Amino acid sequence: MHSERDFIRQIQQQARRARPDIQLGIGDDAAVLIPADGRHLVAMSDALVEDVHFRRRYVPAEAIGHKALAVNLSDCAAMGATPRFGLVSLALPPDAQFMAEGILAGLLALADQVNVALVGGDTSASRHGLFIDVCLIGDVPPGRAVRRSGARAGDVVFVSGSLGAAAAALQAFERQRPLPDPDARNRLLFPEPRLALGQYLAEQRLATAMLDLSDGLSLDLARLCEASRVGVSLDALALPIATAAYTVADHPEAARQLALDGGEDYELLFTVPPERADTVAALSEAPAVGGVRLTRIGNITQDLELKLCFAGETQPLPIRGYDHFAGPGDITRETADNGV
Ligand SMILES: Nc1ncnc2c1ncn2[C@@H]1O[C@H](COP(=O)(O)OP(=O)(O)O)[C@@H](O)[C@H]1O
Ligand SMILES: Cc1ncc(C[n+]2csc(CCOP(=O)(O)OP(=O)(O)O)c2C)c(N)n1
Ligand SMILES: [Mg+2]
Repeated sequence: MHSERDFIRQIQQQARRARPDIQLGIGDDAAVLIPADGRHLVAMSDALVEDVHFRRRYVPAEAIGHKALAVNLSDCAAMGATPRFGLVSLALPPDAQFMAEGILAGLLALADQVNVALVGGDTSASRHGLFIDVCLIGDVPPGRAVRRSGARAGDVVFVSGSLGAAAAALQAFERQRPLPDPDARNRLLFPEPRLALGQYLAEQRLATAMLDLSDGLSLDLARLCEASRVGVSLDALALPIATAAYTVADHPEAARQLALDGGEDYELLFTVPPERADTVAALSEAPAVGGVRLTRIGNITQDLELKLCFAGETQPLPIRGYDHFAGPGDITRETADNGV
């Protein structure tokens, strides 16, 4: 590849898909898209920034492209929506220009899997670090988007998959230690958005509130509770802690901390009315939800407290997830909290 123009032409060729919902794709000043009849649009964007979200030292180009789209698909899943169109903005420093093709390949491979069409974006030079932002547009039947604010006292809290594997892999990479297992590496570098689960819960009206776990269960659960104006009693012993978290942690309590605060799990956290909880529990690992495990991890309470329960003993839930504005030492601070 020789110039910005060559790269854009390459994107145009590789992303070209004949679809009835695209009147005009990449190549003009904007794309012209046709919304599906009777559905509402959902729109979101999420960026990955070098040395904040990834390091070039251990994250391959394909993973950067995959993850930039995956984190947006995860937000889309958390709304119960179907993703349709993506736009990607990429800023590359001179010594990373060779990665452009790999980033695009990783992004397009996932886009194909989930039937998302790449319809635009922007390409820029960068003086300081690699940056990628994806904007995703999807749709949902009117009134079916699942918000963070619908949890009610008595609802049962569920989480998909397992927690702490991505944080365990991050810790291993950062400390230049052997990786706990190849699965943990994939959980950090190639997260799999829980689209089938999110859409199923929305379609069947099973979830009263839902969000995806990016910043750590403790912080994201606190956000759900705040939006719903409720509290929660979280069962520490029920948490589906990934085996990788035990492998990298020095003791079981440190593994639990990776699961509670580590972040980047990209699992779905959702609440279910008590009378539907058995129905949801029975869906664990079912094809309808994409084969993902579903675990009950607590109950929504009327009071606004966030509690962590260990077999009868209760303490306030410490909120230690990821905050971008926690100061320049945030990653280091995470070092202190999570042992990264
Ligand atoms: N710079 C911004 N401009 C406009 N809206 C923003 C900005 N940053 C975040 N938001 C909005 O704030 C809400 C919460 O954002 P965030 O915590 O990043 O959500 P998530 O963890 O789901 O990605 C979202 O609705 C998001 O669109
Ligand atoms: C080099 C490096 N340091 C730290 C992390 C950990 N980390 C970075 S951002 C983040 C939180 C999730 O990202 P964010 O941009 O907050 O996603 P959003 O909440 O907007 O979906 C975590 C745990 C990492 N992946 N790589
Ligand atoms: Mg965040």
